[in-house]
Parts: sequence; C-alpha cells; structure tokens
Amino acid sequence: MDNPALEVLGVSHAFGRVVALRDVELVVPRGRFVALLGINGAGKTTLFSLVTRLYDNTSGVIRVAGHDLRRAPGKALARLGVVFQTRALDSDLTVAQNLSYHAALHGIDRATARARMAEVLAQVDLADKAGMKVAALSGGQQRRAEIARALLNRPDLLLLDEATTGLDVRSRREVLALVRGLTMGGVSVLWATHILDEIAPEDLVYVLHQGAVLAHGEARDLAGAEGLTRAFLTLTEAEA
Ligand SMILES: Nc1ncnc2c1ncn2[C@@H]1O[C@H](COP(=O)(O)OP(=O)(O)OP(=O)(O)O)[C@@H](O)[C@H]1O
Repeated sequence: MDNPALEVLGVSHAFGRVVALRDVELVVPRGRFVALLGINGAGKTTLFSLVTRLYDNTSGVIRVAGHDLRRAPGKALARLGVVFQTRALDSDLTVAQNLSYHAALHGIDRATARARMAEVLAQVDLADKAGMKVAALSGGQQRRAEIARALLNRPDLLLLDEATTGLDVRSRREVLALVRGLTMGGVSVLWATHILDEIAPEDLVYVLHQGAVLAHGEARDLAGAEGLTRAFLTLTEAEA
C-alpha cells in the first residue's frame, strides 16, 4: 500500500507530428487531491488516455498502485476509476441499471454489486435516486452518478477529466467538495481542469502546457505572493 496511487515517469506521446506530451513526470501520492492544470490542448486528455490504456504508452513507465500498466494491465486498471469528459451513462436507463451494467463489466457478482451500489450511491449522496432514469436527473446529479459508477470497483485512484464542465456554480462546488471528501476515505484523485478557482491552497498541482510539466508543487507554494492566476500566466506566457 506504500506505492503512490499513480506514477507517470518519462512519458511522451505524439499524434503524427503533433507532440501532445513531452517527457512527463507526475506522481499522485496516496490520499491526495492532485490538480492537473492546463488550458485547452495542454495534453490532459492525452495523459488520461494513456493512463486508462486507450492509447498504448510506448515511452516511459506508468504505474497504478505499483502495477506497471504495460506489464500488468489487468491489475493496474482494476485499481482505477475514471470519469471522462464525455457523458458515460445511458440516459434511458435508471441509475441502478447503469451501475449494475458497469459492475457486470468489471466482473463483480450480483450480490456484491448490490452492496457496492448502495455504498457508492451513499458516497455521492444519491441513495434516493437509484430508481430514477438518468435523463430525469440534474446535470450535477448525473455527474455524481458517473462518479458513483467510477467508484464501484473501489479504486485506489480516481481520474476526472474536466468533471465540472457544463455545471452551474452550485453543482460545481458540490461535485468538487464530494471528490475532495473521497480523499478522506483513502481514494487518491487526479483532477484535470483549466479552472483555477477549483484549486485549493493545500492541493498538489501540476501545470501542464504544450505537453510539458512546467511546474509542480503545493498550490500555495506555486501561487506565492502574486496568486495562482498570475503565477500560471507568468509560467505559460514565458513558454508561449
Ligand atoms: N487524436 C488526435 N489526433 C491528433 N492530434 C490530437 C489528437 N488528440 C489530441 N491531439 C492534439 O494533442 C494535443 C493535446 O490535446 P489534449 O486533448 O490532450 O489536450 P487537453 O489538455 O485535454 O485539452 P482539452 O481541454 O481541450 O481537451 C493538442 O495539440 C491536440 O490538438
């Protein structure tokens, strides 16, 4: 259990001539909320696609909870929960139907799935919505249902790609608070965002720009006296 939840070591990726990631080094320690901060095109989704094995990483090493993604993909992916940018639930099915389908995909037996469903719906405060069609939920509730889905296999590491996109201010705050709360229960989080005010002073932050990590550390240290927005602009403008 001492291994970091995620280690990305010397990882690069290109789409033809477009270099999307350059020698990226990133670590998510156990129980931490880590923000991956970058503007559109920085490489956040590409990094997530490598960690989820949508793309094969041909350079460097990626380990999830100590399991090498190339040598032991099954073990590594079993420790992972993912909330993608695009909606992943079937809106014509109920929350419970969506979750049981996903549990079956993970090879979780029916009795365990039923218990886990109750557990994860309570974690995201949707215990009373299991029987509702996804289409009837608010945007914030749908995001929470997606987080519940990602928690079904009790992951060590939760990846969320721009999870608050399209949500109003209140729902955004709720989703963020909920995910931060999960770290108290031992889940480690990698939260990709371009929204600076989603980051708290105690968070670990990786600033990704044009595929490279420009800086990392606790947000309060990166922000210094000038504040995080100014520090981010200074870092990324120097590279523009
Ligand atoms: N399938 C692809 N084919 C070609 N180029 C791609 C592909 N996917 C991403 N890219 C390019 O790789 C770079 C990184 O893109 P990526 O989607 O990872 O960034 P991002 O930080 O997730 O941005 P966004 O927030 O807009 O999703 C960009 O220059 C993008 O145009």
